[in-house]
This record gives sequence, structure tokens and C-alpha cells, in this order.
Amino acid sequence: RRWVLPLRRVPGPWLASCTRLWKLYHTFHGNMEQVNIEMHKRYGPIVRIAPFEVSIDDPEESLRVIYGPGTRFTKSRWYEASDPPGAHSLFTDADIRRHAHERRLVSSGFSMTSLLAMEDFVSECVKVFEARMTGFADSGQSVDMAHWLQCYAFDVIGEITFAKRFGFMDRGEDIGNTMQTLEGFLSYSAKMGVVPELHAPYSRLVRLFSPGSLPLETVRKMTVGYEFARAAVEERKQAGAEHRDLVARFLSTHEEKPSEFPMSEVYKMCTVMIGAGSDTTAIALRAVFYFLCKNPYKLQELRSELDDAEARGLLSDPITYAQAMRLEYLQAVLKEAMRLHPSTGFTMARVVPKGGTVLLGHNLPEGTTVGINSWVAHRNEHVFGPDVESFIPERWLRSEEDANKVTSQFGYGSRTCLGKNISLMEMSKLVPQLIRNFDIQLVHPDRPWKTTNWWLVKQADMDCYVRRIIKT
Ligand code: HEM
Repeated sequence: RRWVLPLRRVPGPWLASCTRLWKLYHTFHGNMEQVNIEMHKRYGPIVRIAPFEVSIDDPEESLRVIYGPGTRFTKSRWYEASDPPGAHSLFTDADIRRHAHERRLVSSGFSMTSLLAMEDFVSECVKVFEARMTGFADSGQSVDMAHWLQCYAFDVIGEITFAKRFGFMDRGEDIGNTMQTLEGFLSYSAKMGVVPELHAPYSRLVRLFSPGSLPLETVRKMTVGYEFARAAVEERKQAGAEHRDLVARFLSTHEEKPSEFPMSEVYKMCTVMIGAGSDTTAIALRAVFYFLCKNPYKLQELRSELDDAEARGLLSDPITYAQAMRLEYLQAVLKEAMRLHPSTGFTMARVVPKGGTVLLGHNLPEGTTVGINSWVAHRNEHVFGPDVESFIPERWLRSEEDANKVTSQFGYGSRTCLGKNISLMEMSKLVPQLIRNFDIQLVHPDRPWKTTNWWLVKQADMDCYVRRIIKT
């Protein structure tokens, strides 16, 4: 394989060119984003990471070719392990036409009009979060921000999807082991995606043997996620009229086009919302607070912007999305945190279409898997300068050219994140509200946090002290 295949001229680790075991090994270790960065430092902008797969470090031309408008590159088989065998969802579908059709059916639910109609749901969650932080501040207890931000993200998804908070923030715990279940699902899909041909036989084994035996249990969890969403939709239907949540929009699409969008699609979309919309936002929010705590001058800069806006009467309580969008430094902080710590940490793998392609001077035959990892792309010094490892929100404010530099934390092109604006609203409303009202500090500022990459690069160990800022 090393020498015979058309990819023989693409540099990379010897083992990776012979077998997928190299990729599997690093996936198991849960630090693929770091390995990927290291590989590009060692081998250059194009690296062979499996016999038929290359990773690309080119956030401009190659990004447009692989993911841009009108692309014929399809999602790779890695995504198959994120669904029960044989199934597909909006997130995983490799069929370009079917995906485009389904995306059209649901996209009105994600328009700016529906987003603004959902703002009250998010405001409600911001208030509950603030109340919980006030409680911690008054008690002097430290707070595991990693956990609480995930509670917030889950409850927002509950609100915007089902018009009902799941109750994570109210109870402060992992209700029904949902977070743990999602973690198990991600860990399974990340690894099984490397050897997708084993996904179906493995799932059959699960059905044959005791479903309670770990780790076979993990496959069953995919079905549990679907059943959870199905039960929530049914409960929401019983509760009746609420016209602003996503379920209402999915149900109205179902009523208009029952054969194109049957109830199973409604359940599936809700499953995707929970799977794709909770951890991702929690990770981004953790990154924001972590980098602000680590960079007190930047935190001060943000606080000054908020104080100034408040003094001029430009902020309500809680802050509206429209007000937050006008806070330039805040928006730069969010963007910079997601540049340095994108939520997804694997290459977004795609298959080269018929006729092959040329990327970075290499002929890549059809069927080759190619992809860009945002962790690599966001650290490209030709694009972002020599200070790529530093948290510098100002880089987005220097010039129009800098402000328009492309990042891929939400993906790119036709498969770009459908929930991007929802999560930007969640973040834009929560971050300033906490910064203006609380002083947040890491309990162990010198201890780096722990991260694990099961496609999402999830952080742990983020204990913080929270103190109320008393305004005179
Ligand atoms: C900071 C938060 C978020 C980040 C960083 C993020 C990131 C991403 C990325 C990178 C992709 C593309 C994956 C690929 O091409 O392989 C994606 C797709 C997707 N995301 Fe998000 N996401 C976030 C929040 C959300 C939310 C809140 C929702 C829903 C409420 C959501 C729903 C989706 C869906 C449905 C897709 C599939 C779109 C398609 O293929 O047409 N995401 N997201």
C-alpha cells in the first residue's frame, strides 16, 4: 500500500500509509487534534493519515474546493457510525441531493425570524443560570463551570426545540445520565467511524447479546437518543399550542408534506438537535471563559466595553441578541475563542468525486478521503500570523481583511452548521451577562485543563470561583 497506491507521494507517518490502525490508535487516545497539528508541522500542508486518506492544511483554496458552494465532495463513511446501521440523518447523509432536499424542508426553523422568536427561551435560561451562579457566589463554593455550561446548553436546546427546559440547571445534575449517554455515543462513533464496515456487524452483536453488557451498551444508546426525542415530541404535542419552538415548525412541515417529512423525520431532527447542539455550544462557551480567565487584560477590555455600553443605556437585562451583536469586542472574543479551541477536532472528512482532484499540487484520485481539521486550519501562520497560539481578540478588529478571514468552527459550504445562529445567540447573551455581573476566576490558574477528543474536543477540570460584582 505504501508504495503502490497513487497517494505514495503524499508524506506522512509510515504506519498510516499502510493501515488504518495508526488513525485508530490516535483516535483511541482522544488527542487527534494535537496529533493532526503535529503531523502538519512535521510533514507540511498535506499529510497521509490512512492508506486512502489525507489531511489538508489550507484554510483558503482547498477549503473552498472541498466544502464550498456546489461541491461534489460527499461526506465520508466516518459519519455512518453516528447513526444506527443503514440510517442517515441531516448531519450524516452522504447523498448530496437528498441532503439538500431535507435541509430545505427544515431550514425555515433556523431563519433569523424564527431565531428572534426563540430569544425569550434563551433569556429565560440566562436568568436561571445567573440565579444559580448567584447562589454559588453567596455560598463561596467553587463551581465546576465545565459542568454548568453544559447544563445551560442542554436546557437551551430543550427550550428552543420543545419549549421546555430539560431541568439540568434547576437540578444541577446529569438528569437520566443524558450527558454520559451522549459522551458514550460520541466515543463509540469517533472510533467506529475509522472502521465503519464493523459498525453493522457490531450492532447485530448488540442485539444478539445482553444489551446491558458494556461496551455493547453504547450502540444501544443511539436508539435511546431517538426514543428520548420521540417521547419529548409526543409530550410536547400533548402540551399543545406553542408556536415558536422547533418542534412546532417541524410538525407544520410534517402536516404540509407528510410523505416527504414523516413523523420519523420529526423525531430524527430532534435527536440531531440534542446531539449536535448541546455539547458543541458548551465547549465553545467553556473556551470563552477559560481564555478570558487566562488573559485578564482581555477580560478587562471586554468589561470596559460592557461598562461603557451600560453607561450609555445600550444594554438591557438580560442583554438582547441585537445589543450583543453591536458589541464589537465581545463578538471578537467569541470568534477568537472558537478559533483557538474549535468544538470539533477531527478532519471533516469528504470523498473526492469522480474524475479526481488536485489539491496542493497532488493528484488525488476519486474515492480518496480528504479533509481539513479546524484545529489545524485555525493555526495556519500564513493566514493568521505568527501569534496563532495566543488569544488575541483584536486580530478580528484590525482591518476589514482580517475581520473577513475564514474560520471553519461551524463547518463550511452546503454542510455548514444549521444551528450556528442559535449557538451564537446563546453565547452572545450569556457571556456579557456573566461578565458584567460576576468576577470569575479559575481555582487552579496554572493547571491546564483536560481535554478529550471524540470528534468534539470536550474540556474538563474547570473549577472556578465566582464573586458577585456589586455596582454602586
Ligand atoms: C458553538 C456551537 C456549534 C458548533 C461549533 C457547531 C459545529 C458544527 C460543524 C463543524 C458542523 C459541520 C460538520 C461537518 O461538516 O462534518 C455542524 C453541522 C451541524 N450542526 Fe452544528 N455546531 C454548533 C451548534 C449547533 C446547534 C446549536 C445546532 C442545532 C440546534 C446544530 C446543528 C447542526 C446540524 C443539524 C448540522 C448538520 C448540517 C448539515 O449537514 O446540513 N449545531 N455543526
